[in-house]
Amino acid sequence: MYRRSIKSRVRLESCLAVSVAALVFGMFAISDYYLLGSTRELYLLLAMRIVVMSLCLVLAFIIRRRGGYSRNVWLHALPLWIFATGIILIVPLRPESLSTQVTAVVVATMAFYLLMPNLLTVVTFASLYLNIGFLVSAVLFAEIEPMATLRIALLLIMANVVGFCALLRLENLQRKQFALLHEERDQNQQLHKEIANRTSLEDQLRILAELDALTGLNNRGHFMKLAEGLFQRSQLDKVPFSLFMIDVDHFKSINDTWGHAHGDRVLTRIAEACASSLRPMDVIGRFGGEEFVVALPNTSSEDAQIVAERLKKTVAELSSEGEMSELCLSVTIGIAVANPEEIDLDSLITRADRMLYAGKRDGRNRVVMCGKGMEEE
Ligand SMILES: Nc1nc2c(ncn2[C@@H]2O[C@H](COP(=O)(O)OP(=O)(O)OP(=O)(O)O)[C@@H](O)[C@H]2O)c(=O)[nH]1
Repeated sequence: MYRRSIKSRVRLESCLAVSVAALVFGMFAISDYYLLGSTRELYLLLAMRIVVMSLCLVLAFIIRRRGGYSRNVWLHALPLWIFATGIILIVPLRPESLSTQVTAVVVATMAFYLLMPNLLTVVTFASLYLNIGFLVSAVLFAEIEPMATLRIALLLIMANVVGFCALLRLENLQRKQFALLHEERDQNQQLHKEIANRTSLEDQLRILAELDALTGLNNRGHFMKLAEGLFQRSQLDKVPFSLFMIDVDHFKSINDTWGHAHGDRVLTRIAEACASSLRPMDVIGRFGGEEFVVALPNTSSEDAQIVAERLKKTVAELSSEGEMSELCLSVTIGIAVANPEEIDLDSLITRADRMLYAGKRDGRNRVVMCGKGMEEE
């Protein structure tokens, strides 16, 4: 994963390193000229430098294009071996400038290790080839003494050890950094998932706490909270406020005849029908059993009467629906309208409840009201 993540960076860095090294290698032709003059060796060196430069520049171009180094490692190794061969070939052509060449080999070794990113094995082999090849070439063509050979060998070993350790350390650090970053990203994703889970859980809990599981209407507790707010606001603004208590008539016989499951469906359908025929500002809740409650802000007794009649008619019309065509559905509705001095929602509910039971007593399927200017029955 780490190798994949740095693929494009490695391509660019390798391409740059090889191009710059090729140019520097070519520029040494100037010092060749000053050292050798117009000799056969100079032309041989020049030809060798041009070949090395051209090959390396072409390879740099290919690396940039398709140097995915997990599949084409050889592509990254090749320029190093070409450079190494070029440097080794200088010895027989310029044996008298060996000390400069030793420095060049040390610098090239360090450059191999430090400028070719994340290719420790490739670099190590290329570097060993350069160093051993150079040493053999120096012994064969520069005729150096055994002591000098040993000194050069030690110097090259040192350069290799330092380069190798530096690159190993760098690679390890980069890998560790990548692993940490990855771990952090994983943890962040986990955290996001956890937050999403909790939010949805909170939503579910809120729904469970506020809504009635069967009908989806506000449950009693949540209805009281909402209605209390609307009631207080209406009293403050001195606008009328009405409240309905709605009870399904003879619901027990529906349960007894058709079963509880069917009874549940009837209740749900009645709840839907009532909720959809109210204004958005009205609040409806299931008060318990087959009893519903509605808070109607900014609704006078005349308007409340009209709305209640409409609800009663809507429920009665449900009897014509396919599944409920066998039933004779009706509701009784008790209405209470708040007095201007009223401060308690509970007393309004009690009055609406009394009107509801008055309606039941008088034969059901009716709307009964009490409130401002009206006497309780
Ligand atoms: N299916 C179903 N039945 C319920 C539910 N809650 C309450 N009930 C039933 O509703 C019936 C209410 O019966 P009662 O209080 O006698 O009232 P009723 O039969 O509607 O008669 P009146 O209200 O006097 O017209 C009871 O049989 C309850 O078991 C519910 O969630 N689902």
